Amino acid sequence: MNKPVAEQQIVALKKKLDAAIQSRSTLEEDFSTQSTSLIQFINKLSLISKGVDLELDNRLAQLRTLFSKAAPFAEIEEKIKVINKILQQYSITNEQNINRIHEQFNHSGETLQKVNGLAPDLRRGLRALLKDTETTKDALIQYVPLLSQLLELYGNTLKQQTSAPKQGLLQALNTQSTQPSAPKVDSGLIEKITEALGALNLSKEHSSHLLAIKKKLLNDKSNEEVLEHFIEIFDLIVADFKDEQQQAKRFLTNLSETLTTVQNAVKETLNVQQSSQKTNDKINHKLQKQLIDMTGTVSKALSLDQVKVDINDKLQIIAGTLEQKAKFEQQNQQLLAEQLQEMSDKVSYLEKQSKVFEEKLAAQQRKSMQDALTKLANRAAFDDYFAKAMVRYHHQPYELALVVIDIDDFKLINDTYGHSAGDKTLQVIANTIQKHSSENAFVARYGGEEFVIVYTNTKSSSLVNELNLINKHVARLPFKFKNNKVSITLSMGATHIHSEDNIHIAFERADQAMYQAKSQGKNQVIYQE
Ligand SMILES: Nc1nc2c(ncn2[C@@H]2O[C@H](COP(=O)(O)OP(=O)(O)OP(=O)(O)O)[C@@H](O)[C@H]2O)c(=O)[nH]1
Repeated sequence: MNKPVAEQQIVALKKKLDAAIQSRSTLEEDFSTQSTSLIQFINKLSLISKGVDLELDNRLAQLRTLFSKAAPFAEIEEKIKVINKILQQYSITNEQNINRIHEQFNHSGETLQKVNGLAPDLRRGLRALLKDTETTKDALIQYVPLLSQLLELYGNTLKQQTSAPKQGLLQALNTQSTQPSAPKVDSGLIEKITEALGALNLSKEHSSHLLAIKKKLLNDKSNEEVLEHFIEIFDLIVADFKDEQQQAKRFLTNLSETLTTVQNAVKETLNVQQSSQKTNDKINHKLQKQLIDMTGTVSKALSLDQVKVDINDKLQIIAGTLEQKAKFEQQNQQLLAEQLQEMSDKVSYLEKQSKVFEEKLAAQQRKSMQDALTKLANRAAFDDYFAKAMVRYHHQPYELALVVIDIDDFKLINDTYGHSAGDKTLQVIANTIQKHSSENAFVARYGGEEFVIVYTNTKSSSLVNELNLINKHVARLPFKFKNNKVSITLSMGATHIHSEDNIHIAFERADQAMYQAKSQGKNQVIYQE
């Protein structure tokens, strides 16, 4: 009568044990999925931070390796701690750089403050600007070196004006109340500054504002107006700078928070695992003892009936212990599952953020390789492209050619019809060169009114034909300024790369050929062997 009960209980217990084993293995699978997504996340993180800090790159690579070979949690935790420290260190360095830039900014502002005869509203505006920037001490952004260059240029010009008080900006400011017609601001300075502004990579919103100020700068010629526009530009750059640093700061804070969460979760998992191991050991020990007890009961029993009764009692106890074990396993699993969920939520949130940041960086990268006015590749993009083409050439020679192009008498366009007309002309010419260059030609604006083209796999005869054709297309462009039809031409110098060339020698030869075209009457192509 007792035997079937005992058998039933053993079957039921076995089922419970199987269920516990099954859910444990599901949990392990979940854990492995989470680890994979964590590795992917760390991969992305590595891509984003690549190049920012060599040590951070290395540490993230080590963390990736640890995850991929399922290293013990304690080791991973140790690595995360180190990465966290580097991130903290990185924010400190960042802050130091910002302080330096701010010092330069304030120095330039103070130099400007020393100028005699500044109009009271300008002085007020300048004071407010300096007060505003004095307190800012946050992250570094790409265009900061440009900003510092711009400020330096402005500071130098002011100094120069102080030592030559007979002309220019300062004289105009000092004498503006007594002189009915103030002398005009040095247009070369404005041109230089507007050119430098073209290289600034501001956000979309600030770029259109900057464009509007640039236009005003070129039209308004009074010293007071020009100075006001400079201050407006400073304001704009500072505003953009603040937006950018806020974004970078938010990202770094989130990154640091997520790493701390992951670090804590790993630590807690480690603790839970250790303590659950202890509890499990205890229960197993208890079970073992109960089983030994049961064996002892059988050997000591005097009759079969007594054996049945005793075994039934012991089985009840073992069933209780197993139930306790199953319950414990269940709680343990739930805790782990919750932790994993928390970790995965944080990671996916940060993943989304990284994506936004990654796209932003890619957009900035694209922008930093593009000329803002003509939308052609810029000088940096050309340097990069040509250097790579030269490396390929020296590895295995091919028909690699370089062309330097300069617009003829461009200064005349600027001087006669204004800088805005000059800008428009540059855009149309750039567009025409690009449109009529063959597919294997890489066209870039080298700077000012100079362009360069790199040709791959084009022989000299077809190269010269194509360049002559481009020049014809440009000469036929129907430019009309102030009701005057104007024809614009190009001078071009072209050459193929030789085995003994380096970048500078090759460029020099093409440039010399271009100058020869200029000296031989302009509007022509000179090919130099
Ligand atoms: N509008 C405008 N002008 C620019 C820009 N960059 C350079 N320039 C002007 O291009 C002109 C170049 O003049 P120069 O180098 O004297 O040469 P040029 O008048 O073309 O004479 P040649 O080269 O001898 O044919 C200068 O007036 C510069 O200010 C720009 O981005 N926009």
